[in-house]
Amino acid sequence: MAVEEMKKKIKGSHEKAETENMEAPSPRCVLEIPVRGSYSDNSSTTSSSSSSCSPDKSPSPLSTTPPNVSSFHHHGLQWNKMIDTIKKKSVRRFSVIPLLQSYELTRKNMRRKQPKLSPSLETEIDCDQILIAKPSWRNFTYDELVAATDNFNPENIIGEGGHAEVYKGVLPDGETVAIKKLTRHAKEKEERVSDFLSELGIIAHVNHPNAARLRGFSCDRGLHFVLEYSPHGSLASLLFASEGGLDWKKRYKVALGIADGLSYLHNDCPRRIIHRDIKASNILLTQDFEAQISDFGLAKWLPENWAHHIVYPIEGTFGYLAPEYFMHGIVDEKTDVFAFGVLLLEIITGRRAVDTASRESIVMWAKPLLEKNSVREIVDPQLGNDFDETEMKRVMQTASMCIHHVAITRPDMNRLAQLLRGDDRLSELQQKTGGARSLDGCDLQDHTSSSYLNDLTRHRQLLME
Ligand SMILES: Nc1ncnc2c1ncn2[C@@H]1O[C@H](COP(=O)(O)OP(=O)(O)OP(=O)(O)O)[C@@H](O)[C@H]1O
Repeated sequence: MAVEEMKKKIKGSHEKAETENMEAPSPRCVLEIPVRGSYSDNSSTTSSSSSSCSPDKSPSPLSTTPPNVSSFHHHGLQWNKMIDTIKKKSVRRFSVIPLLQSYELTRKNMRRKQPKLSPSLETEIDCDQILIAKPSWRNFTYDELVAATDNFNPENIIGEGGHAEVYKGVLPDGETVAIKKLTRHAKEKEERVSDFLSELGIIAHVNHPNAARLRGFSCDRGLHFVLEYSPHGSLASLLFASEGGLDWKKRYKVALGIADGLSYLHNDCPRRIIHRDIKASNILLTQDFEAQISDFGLAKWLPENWAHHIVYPIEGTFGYLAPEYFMHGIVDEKTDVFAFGVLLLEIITGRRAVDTASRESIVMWAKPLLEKNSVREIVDPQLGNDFDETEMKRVMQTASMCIHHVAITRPDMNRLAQLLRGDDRLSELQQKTGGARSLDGCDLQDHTSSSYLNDLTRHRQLLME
């Protein structure tokens, strides 16, 4: 099929999928397992305590009473109350449709096609209740943000994502901040507000050195997050820089930090949070090169008694998506574990999740080399010999476990963080139990020759149907 013809077909199927999604709870719910959970947060999702869903039994997206309210932090209760005021569910629109055009596509590309509105048409919402959710947050006026950023001077732009422009700003007390101005304007007003509140709701529960911190927000003439400023920008900007780059010591520290941050989100946070968009551009670096997980725009919280969510549409960044997620919309901690594995591979190799020129996935490229335990062939040439071989092998082994095709075989973040630090006892245990196969040939066989490739092919076929 000619490329142009194919693109037209893809576009058509995209529009169809979006329309259908307004009625169908989850066209990707292909497995036949009953739903136990009855709570749905603000996305088009279903859940299961075992392993699948049935569209007929999908909970109402507007039913917002959690099954175990008493277990939540008191701020969470207040937050739930506030969220209850938002009547429309959030249906995020990252599409995987443009995959055939470019593997580098993220939510960013969707936004570029969307017209911008003037600030006067921006949503205005009552922010008073947000103050209740987190008393330490400041509610900034638009004029304060204008003053901090020199009237949103383009020269102060320090980053641009699929949903936002990020400006460097200076507050009157001299503190430098990052002001994230949400720019995704094609959505309905209520949906934008719902997304904003949902992201704030997640961040309100997060308090860890390896997660980005919020100083405040603004709903005055637009939706803004005011974050602590990360002077080294994102991991992506350093890792993929043609010069400079990151030495191994820093890379290893960053890997440990991300592992700790994710372990916290999954296990120790007042809510069980799945980030869903772990990638190099969403890892910020502090002055001391401490990793901070940022951008909770796609994050989900899972009630304790749910094994996983099933979500539609699939959102995230291609190259980091776990097979069970992009095939079936299954979201749980292992979704982040897979993405973390891809991120580790990027840290080791200096390659991107999907090579821009060859379109080869780093997972496919690295699997045979991990199998051979071939340090020299896999390590970023920029590092030369300047790395600790034991640490490198540890990171390789950990990455290998994370990208296992079978979700249940991937260790959880707690164990992975220990493993990265060289907990040999744990490593031995895993080898004995086979609980986390790392470099075995069976894994390689599964991933390279059959299942993963089949899944990828099926994934593309779905887009073409
Ligand atoms: N606190 C910060 N300090 C410094 N730079 C930042 C900060 N927050 C964001 N940035 C920069 O802005 C970029 C875009 O930010 P972010 O990922 O939050 O936007 P987004 O629109 O949600 O992105 P995505 O494409 O993942 O949806 C980051 O990759 C980073 O380079």
